[in-house]
Amino acid sequence: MKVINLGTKEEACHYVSNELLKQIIENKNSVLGLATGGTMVRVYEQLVNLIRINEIDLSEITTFNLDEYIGIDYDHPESYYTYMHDVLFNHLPSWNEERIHLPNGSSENLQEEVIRYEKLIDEEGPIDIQILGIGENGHIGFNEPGTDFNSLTSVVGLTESTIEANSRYFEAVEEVPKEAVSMGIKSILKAKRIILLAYGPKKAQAIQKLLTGEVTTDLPASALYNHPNVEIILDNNAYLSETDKEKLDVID
Ligand SMILES: N[C@@H]1[C@@H](O)[C@H](O)[C@@H](COP(=O)(O)O)O[C@@H]1O
Repeated sequence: MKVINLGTKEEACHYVSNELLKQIIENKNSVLGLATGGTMVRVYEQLVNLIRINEIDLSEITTFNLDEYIGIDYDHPESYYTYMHDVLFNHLPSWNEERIHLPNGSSENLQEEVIRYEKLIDEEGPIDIQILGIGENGHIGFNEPGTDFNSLTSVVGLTESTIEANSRYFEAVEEVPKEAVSMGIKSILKAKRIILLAYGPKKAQAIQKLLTGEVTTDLPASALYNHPNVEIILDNNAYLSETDKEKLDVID
C-alpha cells in the first residue's frame, strides 16, 4: 500500500482525476470503478475539464458505481444515479449510457439485482481503476464495520453513524435511506488498481486507524491491505503528523 499526502484537497483530487484521465487515454476501452460522496465532487469537476481540454471520446469506456440507496427512486435528487449524472455524466456528451452501470436500488427483486450486478462486473471487468472514498467509520462503498471481507454485491444496512454523516445531503436525518445495494469488499478487491481518496479533518480518525496497519473487519478499509496495488491519497488534514496523533489520543 502506498500512502501519499499531497498537502491540499485540490492537489489530492487532481492526482485522482489525472490518473483516471491517463487510464482513459491509455485504453479507450477502460473499465472505471466510480464512487460518490462529497469527496469525489471536485475529482469529477477536474476530470470533466481535462476530458474537454483533451477532446477525449468516452464512448467505449465502461463504468461501475460502488453503490446505490434503497428506498428512493433513481431520479431522487440524492440518489447516486442523480449525483453521477449531475456531477459527471451529463457534462460530457460522449459517455455511452449503456456502458454506465449503477446498482438499481429500486429493483423489485433485489436478490436478483445483486447477482446481476456482480455478474456484470465479472463479465465486463476487471475494473482497471477503482476509486474509493472512506466513511468516517472506515467504510468503503457502503460496507460497514463488521462486513465479511469475502462479501460480494449485496443489500446492506447503514449504521447510525453513516446515516448521521450522510444526513447533510438530505433535508432531515429521517429522510436518509437505511439500506443500500453495495459492491462487496471482495467485489472491490477484484479491481486491478485501487485509489482511495480522503481529505479533511473528519476523515483523520479513520485514516489514522487504517495506517496502524491492523487488518480487521472493524475497519472495512483495512481489507485494502490484502490487495497488491493500492494508493491512499491524502491532504494535510486527513494525514496526521505525530503531534496531531497525540492530540487525537487526548480527544479519544
Ligand atoms: N457510500 C458512500 C461512500 O462511497 C463514500 O466514500 C463515503 C464518504 O462520503 P463523503 O465523501 O461525502 O464524506 O460515504 C458514502 O456513504
